[in-house]
Amino acid sequence: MSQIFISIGSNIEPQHHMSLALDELQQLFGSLQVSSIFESQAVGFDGDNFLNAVVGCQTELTLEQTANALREIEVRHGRPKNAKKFASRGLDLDLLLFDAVECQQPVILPRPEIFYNAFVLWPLSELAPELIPPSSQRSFGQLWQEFDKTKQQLCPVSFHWQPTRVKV
Ligand SMILES: Nc1ncnc2c1ncn2[C@@H]1O[C@H](COP(=O)(O)OP(=O)(O)OP(=O)(O)O)[C@@H](O)[C@H]1O
Ligand SMILES: Nc1nc2c(c(=O)[nH]1)N=C(CO)CN2
Repeated sequence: MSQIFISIGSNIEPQHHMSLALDELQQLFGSLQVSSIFESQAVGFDGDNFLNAVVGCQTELTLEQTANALREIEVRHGRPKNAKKFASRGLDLDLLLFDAVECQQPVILPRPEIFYNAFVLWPLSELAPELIPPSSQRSFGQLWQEFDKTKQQLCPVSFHWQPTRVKV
């Protein structure tokens, strides 16, 4: 089993897309650890506010299978394969960590955005404050404590997502 963390972002009908993403991820991975949901201004372009969160879960899938499955969920929810980086999106799913794997292919791990986007680091530090990412001396809790919080304002929002009950 591998421990993975995924970031979820949306700024088009974000409540709807966050719920859909959580449903899809639960179907794919089973039990999920879900962070608080945060609202913030779009970073890097002029667009509507985003909702962001991070999910932690375990999987038997390989890294390649996991990356492909996340991509398929994005595409199913309106993300064209050739979407521009700084543009509004219904759903953005990014693999942040796959155990302690460090690689450039098939995706870049750990995802560099972890270290400079508050909307990724804050929720990740909630889920895994003690975890030290590969090639780092600091845990996510320490990294968040030391983060310059004046650059980006984040607001936790109340959001109700009910995990579907799985029949046993
Ligand atoms: N850790 C990762 N998770 C998801 N996609 C990744 C990762 N590393 C590299 N990629 C590659 O990046 C491409 C998507 O671009 P990228 O995710 O960088 O931009 P984006 O999704 O438009 O913006 P964002 O920075 O919000 O994810 C995908 O084709 C994917 O193969
Ligand atoms: N607040 C916020 N801003 C963004 C986000 C995001 O998820 N949240 N994703 C982007 C695409 O890389 C660009 N800008």
